[in-house]
Amino acid sequence: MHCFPCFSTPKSKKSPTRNETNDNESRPHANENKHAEEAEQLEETTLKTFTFRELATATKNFRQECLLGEGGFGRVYKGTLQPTGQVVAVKQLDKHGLHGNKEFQAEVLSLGRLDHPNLVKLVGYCADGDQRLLVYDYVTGGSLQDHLHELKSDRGPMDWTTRMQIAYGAAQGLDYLHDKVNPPVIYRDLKASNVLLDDDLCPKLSDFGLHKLGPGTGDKMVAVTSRVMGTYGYSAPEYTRGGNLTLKSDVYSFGVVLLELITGRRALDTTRPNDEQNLVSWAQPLFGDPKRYPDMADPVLENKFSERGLNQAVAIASMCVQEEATTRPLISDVMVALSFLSMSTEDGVPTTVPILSFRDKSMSIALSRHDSDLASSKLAVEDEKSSTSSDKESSVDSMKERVIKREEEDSSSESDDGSGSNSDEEHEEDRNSSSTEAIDEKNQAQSLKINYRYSWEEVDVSDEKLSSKGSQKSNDESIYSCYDIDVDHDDSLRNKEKKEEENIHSSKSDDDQSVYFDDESGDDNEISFHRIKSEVDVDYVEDDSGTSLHPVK
Ligand SMILES: Nc1ncnc2c1ncn2[C@@H]1O[C@H](COP(=O)(O)OP(=O)(O)OP(=O)(O)O)[C@@H](O)[C@H]1O
Repeated sequence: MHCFPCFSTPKSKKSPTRNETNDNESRPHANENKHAEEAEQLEETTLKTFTFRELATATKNFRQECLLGEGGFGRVYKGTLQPTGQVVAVKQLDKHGLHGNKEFQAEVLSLGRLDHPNLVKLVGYCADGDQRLLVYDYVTGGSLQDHLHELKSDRGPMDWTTRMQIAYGAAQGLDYLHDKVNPPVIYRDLKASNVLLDDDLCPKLSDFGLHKLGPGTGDKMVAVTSRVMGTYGYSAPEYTRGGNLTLKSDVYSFGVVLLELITGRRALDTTRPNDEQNLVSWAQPLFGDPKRYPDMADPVLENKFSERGLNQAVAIASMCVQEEATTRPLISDVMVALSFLSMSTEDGVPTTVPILSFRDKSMSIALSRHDSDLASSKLAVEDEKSSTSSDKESSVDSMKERVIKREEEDSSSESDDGSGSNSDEEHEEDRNSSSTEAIDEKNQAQSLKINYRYSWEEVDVSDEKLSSKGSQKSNDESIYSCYDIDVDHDDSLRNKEKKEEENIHSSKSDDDQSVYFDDESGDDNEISFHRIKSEVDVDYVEDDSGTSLHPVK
């Protein structure tokens, strides 16, 4: 997981360039605050400025053989910068409707401070006369679109795990834009052709934040173009209908990309029969029928994936492409779920998604609902716990480490009151609306059983007593006694559940807890534990009466 604080770009030591000096000269004529901000950004940025001549040299005078392609913002050329030899992609923005020099520079500077391994890095820019060019790191492996839909003969199809890893990486990039920078950045145009892949198939999102630089947004406003309205097949319904754009519109587009990864189908494919042309419309009726999920999977995968992994991936995609924006999950939750699915293996070892890590509970509910094989997977998890196989143990341990890391990151970001306040507010709203509405509206008829599994370090209990109740795991420093607790929730009993959640959250800060149970003699006992890790499973039950706390046998 990659977390970068906003305004984290190291300060540049370079002197101001010619253009920057000109801007400074005009400063007395403009708003002082704005200029102070811009000056600060200039100091902070590591962006390079290029002359048009430098970029013409790099791209062999924008020769056809260097042309990588043409998108909604203009042509993109592959180039080699002199004298360093750095290979770059040079995007020559269409001149139509462009901003003036200063507005362009302000936008570019704010793009320049975005820095994440899953975003294509902006290296520099050129604002020379009426020329506007952006210079990016060159990403070597083509786009996800190429790998999924325009496969070259020398390349085999991507396997399931690779697909989930790409989805996870793309979610991390989007999470950075939504949740780690302030103010949050709405991508607007997430699609398979904008997910570039490096040689190791690590995804990098490109084209983010360009809408402010492109046609239709400058001084000479042009008619609303398909560019402004995103790309058909990927755009959220509320955006297509009324131009209403939020972070959740990006989540919708992400869901479409995830569906493409699962199914191998294009977001929009006019070569298919009418009712199959739009991927989301084709998939919607299938979401409710888990038995048909294997038919949704890309045939080139030849069923080489775990059923559990497929079910959960489809569950996530179906959540993301919901018509109602507020019921879509936060990308941070999507990212957490995918972090586990990206570790799933084809040999069927089940992936446990730790529900406790989600910020929005509706995600937990959706995953459990689509998990058709929970009972057997639970057994497998238990088997795995007692297994001596070091491979399996390290895989489970690594998953748990990621949960703990996630919890630590969450708590540290919560305590960091300096950044991300806007997005936090937005997420708070999202949480309130989506967790309550989604649960109330969609799950009224169904009761829930949520099993929170905690492992606790023994504090003052004899080994004898624990050995009959829990499993043991040793490390170099001490013997840990692991103990499982089930907390059953009935979702129809909202108050109880709320109370239970509060207890669980408070146990995060106060890790010492007493647990009451009946031993074999029927006597009440109290034991004290110190929490060392947590893991959660969710299950549905037809009839659940109340809340209980008892050790897992
Ligand atoms: N940093 C980069 N490294 C390598 N290739 C790139 C890079 N940026 C863009 N490209 C390639 O250049 C071509 C044009 O890209 P561009 O992003 O402008 O358009 P697009 O994604 O095809 O369409 P749209 O503008 O609608 O998003 C694509 O083939 C893309 O893969």
